[in-house]
Amino acid sequence: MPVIEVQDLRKSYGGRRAVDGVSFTVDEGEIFGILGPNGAGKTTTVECVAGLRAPDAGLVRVAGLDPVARHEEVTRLLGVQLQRSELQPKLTAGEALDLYASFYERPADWRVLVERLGLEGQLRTRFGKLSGGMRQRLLIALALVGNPRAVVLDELTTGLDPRARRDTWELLEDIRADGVAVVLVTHFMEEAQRLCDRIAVIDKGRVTAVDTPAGLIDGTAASRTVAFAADTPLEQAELLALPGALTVTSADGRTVVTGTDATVDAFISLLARRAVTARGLRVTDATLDDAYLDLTGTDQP
Ligand SMILES: Nc1ncnc2c1ncn2[C@@H]1O[C@H](COP(=O)(O)OP(=O)(O)OP(=O)(O)O)[C@@H](O)[C@H]1O
Repeated sequence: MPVIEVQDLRKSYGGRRAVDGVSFTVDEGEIFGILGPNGAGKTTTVECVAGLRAPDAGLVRVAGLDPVARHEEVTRLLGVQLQRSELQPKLTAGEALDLYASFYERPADWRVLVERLGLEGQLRTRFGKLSGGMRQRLLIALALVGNPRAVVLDELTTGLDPRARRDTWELLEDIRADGVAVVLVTHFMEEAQRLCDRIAVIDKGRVTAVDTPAGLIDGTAASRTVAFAADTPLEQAELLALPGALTVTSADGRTVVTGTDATVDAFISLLARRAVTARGLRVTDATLDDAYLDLTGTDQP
C-alpha cells in the first residue's frame, strides 16, 4: 500500500480551479517530486495531503487515513514544512524544537538534526530574529523531529546557501534510506534530478507527466543534441531528414542538430558513409530543465 495516495484531487478558490484532478502515490522510501510553474497548484495539493485544506472532490490518504477527518493521527505520522509556515516570533529555536519533540511518543534526537542542519549557533535565537535561511533550516528540523513515516516539504531549500542545501539533500537521502515517504515541491531542477525517484509535473492544476527524472528527460522531443564542425559541409536538408531530427542550426562553422538517440546513431552512420570527419563532436543529453519546459505551458508568468 502506498504511504501517500492522492486520487483525482480537486480544489477551487472562489470558483477558480487551483487543482483540477491531480493523482499520484508515494511509496515508502521514495522521494516524490512535484514541479510546476508558479500558481500551478502545488502548494494547494500538499496542503490537502497535510489535511490543512479540505478537498472539494477526490481522495487523499496518508497511511490509509483521511488527513482531514483523522487530522490528529495524521499529524503524528506526517512531518510538514510549508511555504506559509510561521511560528510564534518570541519562541527560540531551541524551545520550538523541545516543544515539537514533546508532541511525539518517539521523537528524533533533535540535537542530531540541529547539527546536520547547521543550526547549533541559533538555539537561543527567537524565531522572529532568525535569518530567512535559518528559519528554513528550523522548519525542516521541526518537520523531521517526530520521526515521521512521511514528510511534505514545500520548497525545501529555497533561501538556503549552497552548503546548507547540500547538507539538507544528504539529510533527505538518509531519511529515504530509513523508509520515509517524501513529497518534495521544488523549483530547483538540480535538486529534483538529484533527489527524486519520481517526479510529477503539474501545470494549471493538472499532472502533465509522472516519471523518473531520466524518463522525463528521455521523453523530451529533443532528448539529444549533436554539435560538430565538418571538414566537408553536410546539407542541412540531409541532416533534417535523419530519423527523429528536430532542428538543424549552423553558426561560426559549427552545426547543431537536435533530435533523439536514433538521430545520433544515423548521424554517425552518415559520417562514415560520406567519410566526413566531424571535429569537436559533442553529444549532449537534454536536461530536466528541457523536459520541464516541454511539459509546462509557455504562457505562464
Ligand atoms: N488561499 C487562497 N485563496 C485564493 N486563491 C488561492 C489561495 N491559495 C492559492 N490560491 C490560488 O490558487 C492557485 C494555485 O496556488 P498554489 O499556491 O497552490 O500554487 P503553487 O503551484 O504552489 O505556486 P508557487 O510555485 O507560486 O508556490 C493560484 O492561482 C493561487 O493564486
